[in-house]
Amino acid sequence: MTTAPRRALVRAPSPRLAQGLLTHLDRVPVDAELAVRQWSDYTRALTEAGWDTVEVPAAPECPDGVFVEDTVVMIGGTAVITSPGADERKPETMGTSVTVRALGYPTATLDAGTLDGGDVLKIGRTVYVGRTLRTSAEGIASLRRICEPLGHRVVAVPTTKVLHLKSAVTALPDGTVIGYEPLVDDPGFWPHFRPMPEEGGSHVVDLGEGRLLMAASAPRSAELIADLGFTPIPVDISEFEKLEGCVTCLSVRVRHAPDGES
Ligand SMILES: NC(=O)NCCC[C@H](N)C(=O)O
Repeated sequence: MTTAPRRALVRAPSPRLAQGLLTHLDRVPVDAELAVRQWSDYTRALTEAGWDTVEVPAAPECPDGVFVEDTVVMIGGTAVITSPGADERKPETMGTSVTVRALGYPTATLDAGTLDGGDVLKIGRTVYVGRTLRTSAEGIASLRRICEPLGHRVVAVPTTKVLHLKSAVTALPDGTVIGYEPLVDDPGFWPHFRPMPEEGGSHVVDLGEGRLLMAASAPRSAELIADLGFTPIPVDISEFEKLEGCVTCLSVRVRHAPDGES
């Protein structure tokens, strides 16, 4: 029995980060050197929590390349290479595809439509997908055709107030969905929804054993998370937040052995 790996795909920030796409935020100055330091701190938090980081080849020509989450969705031991909704970001999937294949993962691609990985929230074997400016109905239907034979159910979630579904909500290890209500289209959609006091408190990365990586910009949310019996691990990602990024965007956790591996 192959033990499940604890690997996290990451990609170094481009020196052109400040030119990244913006949809809901006004552009403000970005400190590229601070961004590199923050990214190093972020990846160190992953490794200190027992995750082996695997670097996707750098893409200096892609300002948003650091947001590697958008290029692939892991469905068990299959890597679904996305079709980013923004044309400028489509070249980013090449390096991710090479990396996951080199790790031995079978890959699948969407046969229609567009989809960003930031729109995909997995809770158990349910795959919630934001229907957003970046993820089309055809992309959702295409992902559904991939997921259902793999035993996963795809549920579409219309999302209009933020860039991606996981810009609005993410899930705690116990299945509770957390989000900053003013930016959640329909909090009542989620059976177990807990409102967070800050926008930056809507996003956690489950590092295992109750440890949750989250943005340092949400201290009151971190207190609430700790009061629920989890261990918040705050990291400062201010330069990435300026580009509508959050803690989930900067990595892809690979938690299952490749499908087909004995
Ligand atoms: N998964 C994510 O939320 N990714 C953030 C992407 C931000 C980037 N500036 C973009 O607009 O595509």
